[in-house]
Parts: sequence; structure tokens; C-alpha cells
Amino acid sequence: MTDLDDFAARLKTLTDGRASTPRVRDGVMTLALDVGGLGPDQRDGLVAAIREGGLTVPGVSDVRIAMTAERRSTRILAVASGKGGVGKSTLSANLAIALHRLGHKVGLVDADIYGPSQARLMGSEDQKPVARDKKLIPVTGAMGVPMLSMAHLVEPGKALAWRGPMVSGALGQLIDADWGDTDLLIVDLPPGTGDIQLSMVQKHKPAGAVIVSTPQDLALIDTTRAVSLFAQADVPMVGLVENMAGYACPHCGEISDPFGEGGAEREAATLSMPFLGRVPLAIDIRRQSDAGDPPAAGEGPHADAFRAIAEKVAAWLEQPASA
Ligand SMILES: Nc1ncnc2c1ncn2[C@@H]1O[C@H](COP(=O)(O)OP(=O)(O)OP(=O)(O)O)[C@@H](O)[C@H]1O
Repeated sequence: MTDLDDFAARLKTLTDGRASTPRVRDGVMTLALDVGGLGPDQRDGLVAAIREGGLTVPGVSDVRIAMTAERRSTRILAVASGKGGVGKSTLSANLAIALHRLGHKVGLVDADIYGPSQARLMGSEDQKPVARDKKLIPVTGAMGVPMLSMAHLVEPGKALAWRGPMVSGALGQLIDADWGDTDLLIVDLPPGTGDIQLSMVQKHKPAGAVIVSTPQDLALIDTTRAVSLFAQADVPMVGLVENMAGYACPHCGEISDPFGEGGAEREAATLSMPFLGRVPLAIDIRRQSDAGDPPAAGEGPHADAFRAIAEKVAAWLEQPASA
């Protein structure tokens, strides 16, 4: 085996098969490296290691690496609601965490320009994203889930004056950030169904949409509008989540249903969409969310509720039609 063959074999192991066979001409080694799906640090580390190794091959004085960064296909899952305050942000954060715990490479985008709250929910308020090669590098939220928020791009209170194209441009920066090997982005959309939401959905084409509603809002026209927004843009519906469904007693854990049970399944059926599950109204969910400690990151009935929803979402994502 020549020194070059020996290096080629080591290269294969080092890069997990991402590098082409190296060639040497006039003392210059050239090779192509597929860096698709790698984060900036992984990419830089790999390039440095290859360069170092290449220079140990006798007769090689320079190593040139052509990086092929074919575009990743990161799928977007939009989380939406007909109106504000129903727990869309809480669900988005906990769904991202629960999917992460199920082994998905998931990131979270807070597109809720009117009330960005993900930095608080994910305990990342003290972090500021930096840009590299004109792309934002996500910050790290709870359980290491990468995330970016509109709050990172706009001062609180100023966003309300923004017009559709500005919002759409800002959202583009969040979605086209350097997400590394993330292959699924949960996007927490602003509440409601105006032009801004529609243009965002059309431009960034989610793979699917999750609708969040509370039991008392279920039958309202707002929820129907949220569903038809996605239908207009040809975005498939993943399903409906009923939040604040029943009250979980903080003392005994018993759940009482002041709005009755089963309404959400019925409403989901009326809207021709799957029912993904219910999350009770529980003081712990609010407390933990406010403290930047998402319940889905822990153990217990609330974590179980979010995991059950995440399992249904994951099953939906695995269907061939959603790819
Ligand atoms: N299941 C729940 N149990 C208890 N409190 C909850 C639950 N879900 C959400 N909350 C609380 O309700 C409030 C609104 O939730 P959240 O911010 O997630 O709603 P939203 O729909 O994203 O609102 P907005 O329209 O302001 O973005 C928050 O204080 C949150 O902690």
C-alpha cells in the first residue's frame, strides 16, 4: 500500500465517507469533501484534520479541499393558532424538546413577531446570535435545542410597526440561518391569519402545520381560518392540539373538564384533520415555562403529554407523503 492509499483509507474513516479519493499532482493534494448537514465547527474541525493528515503524506506540500455544500433539505413544521394566548409558543417549545428527546435533529424558530417568547421559554435570554458568512448562528436553548427568535432581530415593541415584507425578510434570516445538521425546524408563527402569516407560509413552504386551540376556542371561526390559511397555501395539516384542556389539580393531579371532554376530537373530525392530543391547564406548565424550564424536558404527566403529541408528529413526518 502506498502512503497515499494509506492516507485515503484513513481519510475514509476520519470523514465517515464524506471525502473523495485524494489525488496528488506536483506536490498538491486535492480532494472534495461533502460538508452537507455539518455544523460550522464540525466542518472546520474536519477540514483542519484532513489538512494536517494530508501534509504527512511524503511529497505533499499543499492540501486543497473543495467543499461541496449541497443544500440540506430542512423540513419546516409550522405551529399556528387562530388567536393569541392559546399556548402556541408553549406547545412549540415543548414539541421541539420532545422531538429532540425522540432523537430528531430539531431546531426552533420563534416567528411570533408580536410577542416573541421563545427565549424565555427555552431559557436562552442571555444569549445573542452571531453571524458567520452572512448567516446567523442559532443560540442554544433548553436541552441543547438550537433556536432563533424574532426578538434577536427586532427591539421589543418596534415590531408592531413592521410591514409584511419586513417581517418576511426577517423570518427568512431566521429560517436560512446556519442550522448545521438540523433537519426539522419547528416554526412558532404569529397568532392569527393575516397577510403576513400567509406570505410567510407561501414563501417558506412548511412540510406541515400543527394547529393549537383551547377547548373554548375550538368552535370559533378563528380556528377554521387558521386551518384554511394552510389549505390555501397547499400545506398539509399534521393535526390539532388541544391546549389547556381540563384543569389539572396541583394538589392531587386529578383533571376536571369544565368545558367537557371529547370536543376537540369532534372538532378535528369536522375540520378533517387528525387529533394529536391534549395538554391540561396546569399551574406547573405555566410556572416552568416562565422559568425557562420546559416541562417536556423533565419527567411526569406533563412531559408524557408532550411526548405523546411528539410521537404522533414524528409518525406523521415518517410518512412518505410528508417528505
Ligand atoms: N397548558 C397550560 N397550562 C397552564 N398555562 C399554560 C398552558 N399553556 C400555556 N400556558 C400559559 O398561557 C400563557 C400563554 O401561552 P403562550 O405564550 O404559549 O401562548 P401563545 O398562543 O403563544 O400566545 P401569543 O399569542 O402571545 O404568542 C403563558 O403564560 C403560558 O405559560
